[in-house]
Amino acid sequence: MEVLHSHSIPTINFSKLNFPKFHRRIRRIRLTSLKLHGIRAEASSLSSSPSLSPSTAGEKMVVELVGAFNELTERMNVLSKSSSRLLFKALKLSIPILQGLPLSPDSRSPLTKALSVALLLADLQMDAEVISTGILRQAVEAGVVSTQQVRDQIGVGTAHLLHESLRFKNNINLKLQVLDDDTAAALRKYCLTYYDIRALILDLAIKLDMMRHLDYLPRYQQLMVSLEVLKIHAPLAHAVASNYLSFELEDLSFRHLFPHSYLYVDTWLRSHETGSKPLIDIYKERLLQSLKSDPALGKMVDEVSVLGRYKSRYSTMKKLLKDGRKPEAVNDVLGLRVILKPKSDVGNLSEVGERACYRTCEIIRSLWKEMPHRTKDYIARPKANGYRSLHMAVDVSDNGKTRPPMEIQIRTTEMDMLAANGTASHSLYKGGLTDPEEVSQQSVI
Ligand SMILES: Nc1nc2c(ncn2[C@@H]2O[C@H](COP(=O)(O)OP(=O)(O)OP(=O)(O)O)[C@@H](O)[C@H]2O)c(=O)[nH]1
Ligand SMILES: Nc1ncnc2c1ncn2[C@@H]1O[C@H](COP(=O)(O)OP(=O)(O)OP(=O)(O)O)[C@@H](O)[C@H]1O
Repeated sequence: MEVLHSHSIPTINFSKLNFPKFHRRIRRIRLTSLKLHGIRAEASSLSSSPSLSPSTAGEKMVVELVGAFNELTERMNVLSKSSSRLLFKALKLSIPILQGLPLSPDSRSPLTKALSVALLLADLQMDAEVISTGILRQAVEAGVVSTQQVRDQIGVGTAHLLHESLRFKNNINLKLQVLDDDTAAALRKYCLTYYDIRALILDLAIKLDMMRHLDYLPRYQQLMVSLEVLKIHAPLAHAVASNYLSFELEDLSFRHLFPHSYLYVDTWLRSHETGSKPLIDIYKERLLQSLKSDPALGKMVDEVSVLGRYKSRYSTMKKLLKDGRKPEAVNDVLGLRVILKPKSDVGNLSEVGERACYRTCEIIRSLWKEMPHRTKDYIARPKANGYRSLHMAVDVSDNGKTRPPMEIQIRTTEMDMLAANGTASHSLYKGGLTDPEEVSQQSVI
């Protein structure tokens, strides 16, 4: 790989830079901690510089590059040699170009925007090709880099994904003239079946980044964008099973569209939080410890996991509106899900799994007060779509402090597979797909 020479880098107005997080990291750069596979040659040119306060534009550019590279790779759980090379090449091409562009209408620099999208994608554990495309798209959309250049300098795979993501964006914009329920559902289905799913996730990340910085737009445009996100992008995020994206997309658009309702739900939810640790994490740990230390359960299962989530403000509001109930009557503002992997050597696997679910229910009753009439046994009586799980709601109020109700779903790994990818999948239940065959295609992708 060629070495970065500072004289090959154009002079840039660095005073326009605006990404403090990276600057903080740059000061702390430790070359030994860099995950730079095969690109130490470039990086070591930095270490040979007498101080870490670079003086020339070229040196500063290298520091920016290493800082961004470091920040991204630290968030990626899997990083091969070829991935790190790809990411490095994309950053090397984009950073000097993006730094030279004027500020965007939302007052951020195009480089800041590109890097926030890239960080989002890295947090979602997307591969290096998607993250690189996320960075390059800013430069391509600004008209300063062409797809051909990306193909020649970065690679065919990245150029193809870039092309696909632009096609996705343009088609969505074209088709977004009418936003009634049927058109929105048809459009979501089209998106899910027609495109490389990674292009879709890239677009969702860009949308989330945009939603986080919507305040600069006139109010009517904020409403238009929010409505589109609520109808198309948030359900798409549900369909590709990204809670991380769907939760925030829903809540940001809800906040713009219905500020008073948002404030009402938000204030109610915040009023229950205490201290620095979120309540849901406290309950999750408590339950996990109790389940792991139960000898009877230990004889039936090899593994126990507990997932926790807050209901989004939007999803909470929908429940309030559905039947006019009060916030405290929404069962699942706090939600835990217990997933049990039954032992294969103590009897019939599904029977052992079911017994383990009922044992878990008893343990939960010993921890918290079960709320009457809220328990649903979809193990004994599966839903028509095949969904199986044991649901209960518990009152976690203590010492006179009231808390929102907490729903606990208990299931085996087999039941969970069906709820995630099968006929009872959440994508069918909530994400806008209608055909189970499509769900299994999505999960393969
Ligand atoms: N994947 C999947 N999840 C489901 C399905 N049915 C229910 N769930 C999950 O279970 C939760 C509670 O469902 P139920 O106990 O049936 O309650 P509900 O009637 O939907 O609503 P409330 O009683 O108002 O909470 C839902 O919010 C989903 O998270 C299904 O068919 N597929
Ligand atoms: N008790 C729970 N524990 C952990 N995750 C949950 C729980 N309930 C729902 N989830 C997950 O949280 C995400 C958001 O779900 P959300 O609360 O918005 O809707 P829902 O509970 O599925 O449906 P509804 O609003 O119709 O009750 C989904 O991925 C869902 O699988």
